[in-house]
Amino acid sequence: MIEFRGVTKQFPDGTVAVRDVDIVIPPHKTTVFVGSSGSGKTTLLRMINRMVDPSGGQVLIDGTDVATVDPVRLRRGIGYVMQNSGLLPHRKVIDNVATVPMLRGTKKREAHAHALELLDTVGLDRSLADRYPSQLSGGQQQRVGVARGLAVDPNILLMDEPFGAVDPIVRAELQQELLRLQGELGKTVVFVTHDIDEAFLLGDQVVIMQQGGKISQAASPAEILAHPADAFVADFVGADRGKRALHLTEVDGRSIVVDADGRPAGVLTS
Ligand SMILES: Nc1ncnc2c1ncn2[C@@H]1O[C@H](COP(=O)(O)OP(=O)(O)OP(=O)(O)O)[C@@H](O)[C@H]1O
Repeated sequence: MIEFRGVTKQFPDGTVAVRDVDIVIPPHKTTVFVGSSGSGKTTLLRMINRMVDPSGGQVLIDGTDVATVDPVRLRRGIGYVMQNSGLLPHRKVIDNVATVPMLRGTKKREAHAHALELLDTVGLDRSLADRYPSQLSGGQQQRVGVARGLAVDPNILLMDEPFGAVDPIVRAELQQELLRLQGELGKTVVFVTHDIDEAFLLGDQVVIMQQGGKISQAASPAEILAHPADAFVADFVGADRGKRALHLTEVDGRSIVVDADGRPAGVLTS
């Protein structure tokens, strides 16, 4: 479990990116931070693995304040996937996936064998292992990014707009792939997006952020749709959403609410 207790982040220039945030992120579920640009989503995410340290409050993982844990040791248990994959351009796919485990002492042969398995896991053909990132499509690069995030077998996977830079069709494929993976792996996933439809599709818990780094509502998609906390949330989730012809469909055992055009509007959780 990850817990934010009264967390504030003020940068040295005076910008308050996150203000007095209290939130519990349950294990083995997907929590999505969603909000407009500059609402503090990335800052909040990065405080989990100490890429950013809070200026007030505490971030706890399983009850331990991350401020007391060495950042290198902390990141061993936390995968990080970012927009534009963040792959090293001069390294082959296999080396991109295997590098961090090797830095941590895994033998090359073992790291490469595991990297190939991870390519299977994220739905990539093993024949891509010897290519360089520039020889892959944007969607394939993102899949490699996810494989790399999983390479240290983390309990926690942080994903910062991982599907933001790919076209809508590939994005929909990657979203379905993440739902499948999450069904298999059951990681604690914390995912950042601008896109409320993506948030409702992927999130067990959706955290709606507003400007100034404050949380407007943190709840399941169904609860947010049924009971938006305030006018900001109602507006953000789309005032006309309820007027669309909604119906249910099953995807990987989850009940997804889709509108008349087949666009996901939310996930039903028990
Ligand atoms: N290193 C920094 N120094 C000063 N201000 C910063 C720094 N990093 C972020 N900010 C500011 O903090 C606020 C929140 O930024 P953050 O990147 O967390 O937002 P976000 O919701 O993730 O935005 P986006 O969706 O555009 O990535 C913004 O006003 C941003 O300009």
